[in-house]
Amino acid sequence: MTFPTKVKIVEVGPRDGLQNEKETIPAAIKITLINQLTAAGFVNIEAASFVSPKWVPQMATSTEVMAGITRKPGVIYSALAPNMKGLEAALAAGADEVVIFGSASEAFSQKNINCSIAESIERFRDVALATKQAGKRLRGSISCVFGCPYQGEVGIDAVVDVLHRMRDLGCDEIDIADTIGVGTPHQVKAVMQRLVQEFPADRLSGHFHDTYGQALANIYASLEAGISIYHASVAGLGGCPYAKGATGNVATEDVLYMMQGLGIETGIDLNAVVQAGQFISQHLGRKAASRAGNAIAAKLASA
Ligand SMILES: CC(C)(COP(=O)([O-])OP(=O)([O-])OC[C@H]1O[C@@H](n2cnc3c(N)ncnc32)[C@H](O)[C@@H]1OP(=O)([O-])[O-])[C@@H](O)C(=O)NCCC(=O)NCCSC(=O)C[C@@](C)(O)CC(=O)[O-]
Repeated sequence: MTFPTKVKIVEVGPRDGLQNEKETIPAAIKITLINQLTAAGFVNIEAASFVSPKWVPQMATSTEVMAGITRKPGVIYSALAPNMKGLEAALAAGADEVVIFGSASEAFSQKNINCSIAESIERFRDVALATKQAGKRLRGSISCVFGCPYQGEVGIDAVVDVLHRMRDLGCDEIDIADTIGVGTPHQVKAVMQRLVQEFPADRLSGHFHDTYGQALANIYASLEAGISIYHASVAGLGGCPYAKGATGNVATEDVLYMMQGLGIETGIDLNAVVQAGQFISQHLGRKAASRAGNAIAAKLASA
């Protein structure tokens, strides 16, 4: 497998990063953040989630957010949709890409979307069809690939099975998610090497949470397996409401710093992302969870 020289970073901070915040963040703040991220050069930003507001109250502003952002031509603004109700709202809001999200763990599927894996795929069938009919991109996300907060270990066969089902639904891209950040590099490389035999490597992405501090190492392991799409969250924001104790995704600033050092092209302005990270962290009243971001911010402040 060739080590990539160019990667796509999908910025998931506005959705995955903020969905777990207890205090409602005004839509205007989310809009400013997304506009800053657009200006920094991302080609794909996960901007919204059309789920039940009873389940994830923070995402209830999604329609307002999508209406308020300044779109840059060519940038994909993605939104999650677990069912037809969510899909209708996502399309009405002008989502460029719809994300269906399932799990390789039965227990997590029940906790997160209140149905079994098989039921979720049946639900996604209509969503996938309508997304394609609307001419939009379809992305599938598979949670708990490297472990589940409720059932522990998750076998590779369960992952491959969901991957096949998502492929058959017509997913353009499929996310391999370490929801609770328990994966380690050799395991991640082996899983990715297996999955690229089942789905094109250039349409698989790595979505790593950094709960156990393994995310950057796991990205490096995935690069070695030929994966060239990574999800990251500005300032390391986040955590999943249905995965207790899970911290945010790997911080975007840290990923960009590593990619720079490896000579891998991202097309993104790291300093601009650092500023966006400082902006949202100030709003949330806490220090950014990005090591590189905080180091660069300190350097910029003293320059
Ligand atoms: C899937 C459901 C809706 C099933 O939830 P349910 O209770 O089984 O659904 P229901 O169809 O029985 O509907 C119940 C109520 O929700 C409403 N409803 C139903 N659907 C919608 C919708 N789309 N938008 C707005 N409202 C909706 C519906 O209208 C009804 O309202 P009521 O009649 O009681 O007033 C629920 O479980 C849900 O919303 N779950 C979302 C959980 C979630 O968002 N989790 C976080 C995202 S996944 C994640 O973060 C992982 C990821 C992707 O990042 C990868 C990784 O790291 O693993």
